[in-house]
Amino acid sequence: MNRQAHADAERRGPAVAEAVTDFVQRLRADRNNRALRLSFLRQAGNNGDLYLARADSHCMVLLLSTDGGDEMRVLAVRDGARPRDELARLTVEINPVSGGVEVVDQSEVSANVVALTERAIPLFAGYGNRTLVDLGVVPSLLPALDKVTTEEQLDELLTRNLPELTRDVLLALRNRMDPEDVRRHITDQWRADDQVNTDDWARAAQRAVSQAETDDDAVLDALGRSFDAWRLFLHPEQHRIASADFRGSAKVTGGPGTGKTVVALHRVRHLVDRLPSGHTRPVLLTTYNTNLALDLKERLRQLGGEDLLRRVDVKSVDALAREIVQESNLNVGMPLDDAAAMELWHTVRTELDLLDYDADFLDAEFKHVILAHRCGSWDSYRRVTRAGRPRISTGQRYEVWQLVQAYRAHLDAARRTTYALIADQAASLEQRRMARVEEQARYKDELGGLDLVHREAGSGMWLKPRYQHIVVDEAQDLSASHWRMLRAMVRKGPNDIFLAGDAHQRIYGSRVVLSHHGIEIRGRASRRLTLNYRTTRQILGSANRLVEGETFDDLDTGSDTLDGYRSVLTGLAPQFWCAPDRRTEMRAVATLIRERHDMYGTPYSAMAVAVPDGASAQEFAHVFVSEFRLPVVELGKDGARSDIDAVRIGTMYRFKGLEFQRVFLTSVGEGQVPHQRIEQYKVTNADRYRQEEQRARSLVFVAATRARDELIVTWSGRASRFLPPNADASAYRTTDLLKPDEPPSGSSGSTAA
Ligand SMILES: Nc1ncnc2c1ncn2[C@@H]1O[C@H](COP(=O)(O)OP(=O)(O)OP(=O)(O)O)[C@@H](O)[C@H]1O
Repeated sequence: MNRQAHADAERRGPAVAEAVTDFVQRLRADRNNRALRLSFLRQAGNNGDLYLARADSHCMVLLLSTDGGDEMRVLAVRDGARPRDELARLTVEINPVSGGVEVVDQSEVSANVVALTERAIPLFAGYGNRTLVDLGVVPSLLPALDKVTTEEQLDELLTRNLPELTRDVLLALRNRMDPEDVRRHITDQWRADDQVNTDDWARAAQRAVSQAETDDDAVLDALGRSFDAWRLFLHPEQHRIASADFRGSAKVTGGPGTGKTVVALHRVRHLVDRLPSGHTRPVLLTTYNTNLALDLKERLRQLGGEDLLRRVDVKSVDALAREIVQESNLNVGMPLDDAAAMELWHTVRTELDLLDYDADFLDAEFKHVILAHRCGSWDSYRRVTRAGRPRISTGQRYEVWQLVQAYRAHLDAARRTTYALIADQAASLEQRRMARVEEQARYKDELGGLDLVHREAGSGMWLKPRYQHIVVDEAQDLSASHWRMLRAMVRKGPNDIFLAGDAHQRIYGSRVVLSHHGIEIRGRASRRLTLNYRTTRQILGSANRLVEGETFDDLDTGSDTLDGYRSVLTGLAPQFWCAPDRRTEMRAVATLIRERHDMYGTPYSAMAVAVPDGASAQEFAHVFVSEFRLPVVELGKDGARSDIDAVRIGTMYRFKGLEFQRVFLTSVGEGQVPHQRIEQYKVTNADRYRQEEQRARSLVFVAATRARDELIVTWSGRASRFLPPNADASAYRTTDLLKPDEPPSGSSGSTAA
């Protein structure tokens, strides 16, 4: 199957998919089976022929045959009244840039697109045919493109099943991306490694861009059961990263929804495939929290089944750290949860009467300075560089040190610990363990590779590195202790650590420079994805404005941007609703949800409501249930691990890594987002003010980019400073929505902002 045939089948629904699956199986079993009714259509070129075949009584396929019939590829699928005619008229050609086999339905394009409006200046007139083809536009589309004069025509054209590279290039140009940037961000990623011969069909059919990425059995299996395209087709850049050979560690960054997790999963499969078979788990796949780890496990199962899962340890970094500490028999006590750990900071600052330092600050100082730099004494804390942290004097440092000592004393007395302390201990344990591994290896080398029989007996243990490869998702939120631990779990060498992350989405951690922890990811080991597969362009446009103008790191010493970040999906513009008060806001959101469920058939479980804090979550849930009888389920630490059809409600933090069809981003009023408590730092502590504001921006950015089809932003009072300047004036009024004498309306909300 090639990519476009897959999309054809996907569009036509499960019955067609099943027929095609069945056809491919029969074809594979016996190409000469007369029941397949293969009929020669025409030569594609001198070493490729096109055939038609009937998959069932309604549906036909177009096939490319190369190597004298040894290789057969399904290029297109049609059903309906005249599938044979429709398939016969398709243009099939080899793209001169990517070398892939591409299909264009010229008559569909001209009938639906080109005949739309009167002739005016073509939209792409400024570029010239040569440039368009050089950028990757399929040459046979040029005459039709020449007639596209309006954005609407282009939108219509893009809904056709065009070759991916063409679609992507046209969208980027229409978004006014500079052709040089298009070349860099898009064309070069699809460019074939070798010289393309547009007459060599045998070679073209073999190229990765012409076919499903997995082996045939998996394709068929997936085609029959599910259409998760990511399991089958990676974008060439995703593919390159997932299967590359790196000299050491490597990193992939990219905006939300660009498929970083997808690449991480394929990377895991690639690494496992290259290891000798066995019963151990030589690969670790880890991420920030349990909820995300569960999700990764499920997606890994979808990708490679139980066989793959058996070779991989999938767990959150904190769960992993806890196991390490438990394994060492250190009796450290139960960890406090995040809220209790924060409460303890409140206790000690009150006890020591040092109320100038709030719990958030102390917690961050402890994790991101004291533990990160392993400050074991006042002297080492006094001298440590606190890069990126709000400035404080030496006197203030001393007070903070006293608070930290009191905090630790409380924990010791209660025989409790925290996750941050566990990570720190686990890192030290693993570093010691790795030192022993290295020492044994050195000893073995000195003995000329002899086995360490006597040595093992002496030490009682034969140590090996914990893992051969480590893959990390949501890397931007891991702490320095986490990285120290991970670094010590795998020996330095080719493909040791692979990490995926995006500093724009950092909401927990603080900046960590990975090279300071022995993880070198500069130069070619650093890749970036730019094509969003989740969110429509309209939603991205609004979300991107949230982080525009801020600077973000690249998980190392450099900086990262969202240059070239784009989406091929189009849809509704985000809606903005403002309410006079909080209760009206909640009632309006409930009304909009009900409307989407009753009128558009959206399941409740595909809709999620993001709020700034836990108390708001309770409030919304109460109004939804008591006044509207809406089913709701809280998005907790472990996600909404329930299949019931209920609206998901959770703090913006809980939205990390997830996606929903419709997202309601609520309470985005001034004073709530960012929270008004940060105002106190505006004059007294400008650094801290800037950091808190940036974190709040990232949080809204994360929540907004979870939306697949629709984003609805609501607030009461004045709009947050993060929203566009005209938001209050142009937003739709919730009071209109709730007028008792009119039916609720949600489809005509303001999109001006
Ligand atoms: N090559 C692809 N083809 C089709 N769909 C894809 C592809 N790559 C990713 N996707 C889809 O895009 C969505 C986002 O992918 P993924 O979760 O991997 O992105 P991410 O970069 O990790 O996002 P975030 O940073 O927001 O968590 C998912 O629905 C995924 O299935």
